[in-house]
Amino acid sequence: MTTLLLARHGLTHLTGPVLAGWTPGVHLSDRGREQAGALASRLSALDLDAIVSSPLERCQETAQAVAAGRETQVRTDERFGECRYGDWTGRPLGELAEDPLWPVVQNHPSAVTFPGGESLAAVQHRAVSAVREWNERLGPKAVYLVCSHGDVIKAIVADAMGLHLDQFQRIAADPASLTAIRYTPMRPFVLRLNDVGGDVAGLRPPEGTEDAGGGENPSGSDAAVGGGAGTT
Ligand SMILES: O=C(O)[C@H](O)COP(=O)(O)O
Repeated sequence: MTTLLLARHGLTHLTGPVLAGWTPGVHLSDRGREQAGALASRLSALDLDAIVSSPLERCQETAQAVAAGRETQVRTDERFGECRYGDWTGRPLGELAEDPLWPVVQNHPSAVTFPGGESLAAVQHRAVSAVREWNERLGPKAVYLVCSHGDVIKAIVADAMGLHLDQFQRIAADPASLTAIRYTPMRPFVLRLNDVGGDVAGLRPPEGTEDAGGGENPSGSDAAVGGGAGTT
């Protein structure tokens, strides 16, 4: 029963309005560093058998905040890296929402290959394969942290819940959120999902019109592609 803790990185100046993807040099913002520090404090009660991170700076910095003061070093696994969004990389979400591929990303993500990039099915396959391998390597008593990205975490959760990838937009993974999955031989248990701590303020309905959810969610029903900026 290996316990996997999935943390999404903290906020960056691009998180939400722009699809950063594998753009280099995207660091945590001041708020993102605060979120990473708060996540580290929340996790301080737990011994971690490994801390694994996507190679991208925003995840490495979040993982380093959790590793600070521990003997566990951050290990990098590219398979937890962000989806390669190809030509969509670096573009504003508001603009991407006009692209003919957007409704497919929303409604039939298993069919999506980003132009010049990766398919979401391939992202799920590499990330879930990595989880299985780390579970095997660390063993049934281990508790370990993986710091990754919105779509990657959502894809891992969908697998754990036995949901087809086409349902993965129903799952949320906010910046610096914690999701916990315990893998047993017969089934994974999703113990926590998108846990951002004790403050319930983020559960208030979004500001604005009844339906519109803002720039990253033009219709109010659309998922924030990549995971969005969250509410904290
Ligand atoms: O900017 C991105 O790549 C996506 O919007 C969100 O993914 P993230 O979890 O890396 O912020």
